[in-house]
Amino acid sequence: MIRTRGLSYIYVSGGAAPLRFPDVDLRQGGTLLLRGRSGSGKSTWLALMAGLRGASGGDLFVAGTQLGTQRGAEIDAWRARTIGFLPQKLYLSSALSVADNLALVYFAAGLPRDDDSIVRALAQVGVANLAARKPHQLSGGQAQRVALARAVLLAPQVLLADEPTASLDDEAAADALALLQQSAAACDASLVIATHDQRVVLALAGAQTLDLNEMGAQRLMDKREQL
Ligand SMILES: Nc1ncnc2c1ncn2[C@@H]1O[C@H](COP(=O)(O)OP(=O)(O)OP(=O)(O)O)[C@@H](O)[C@H]1O
Repeated sequence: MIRTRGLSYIYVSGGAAPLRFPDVDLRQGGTLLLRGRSGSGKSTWLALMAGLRGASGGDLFVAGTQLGTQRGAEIDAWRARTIGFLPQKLYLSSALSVADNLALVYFAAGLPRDDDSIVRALAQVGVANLAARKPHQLSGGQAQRVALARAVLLAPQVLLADEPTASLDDEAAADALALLQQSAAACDASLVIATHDQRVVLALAGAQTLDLNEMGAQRLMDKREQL
């Protein structure tokens, strides 16, 4: 679940107006489409949900935990066990095999490595045969599947995906979306998909939506107030 009230974030460098986010309530197991034009704050919002950035104002509950007071190792451990993150840039270590890349998840969570679970997670997204390869030996779509397997390895309560279809053709985009939904459903995770891809918007027509363009208007007003 995700619940936000009056959430805001200020980038100290750059001098941009504060980002103010609309409130949202996402139930456990629900799907949220996070929409907004480029620069509207989608990546920032995801970073707040993952505890990668601390909010400047407002209240934020993710998977039953109020974020804001935890620091350093505590928030890192919480993130490793609670959040699955499929970032736009996949951050697979080029020095490690696919299986070893997934094993890093256990390291981050302070858990013993479980090779059977790694193989199962890779099989779930159709890439178990690639376990011994290095990331540079994968296609873009295969690399994304590996990153998805990594994201759901510990059965997260919240799965966050940042522009998961951005560089994919129509068929691969439909596959990626279906896999994301299946992977979230398999662990009853709440799924958030940040996108400005109309194919995703159409495919998820009727899904709960958080539109950050509303916030764009708020930022414009802030700027006018400053003048
Ligand atoms: N590190 C930073 N320092 C200062 N300002 C930043 C920083 N990162 C992002 N911003 C600003 O915050 C706003 C929101 O950025 P963000 O990356 O969250 O948007 P986005 O909706 O994810 O964009 P895109 O779709 O292009 O990835 C933008 O105005 C951006 O310029």
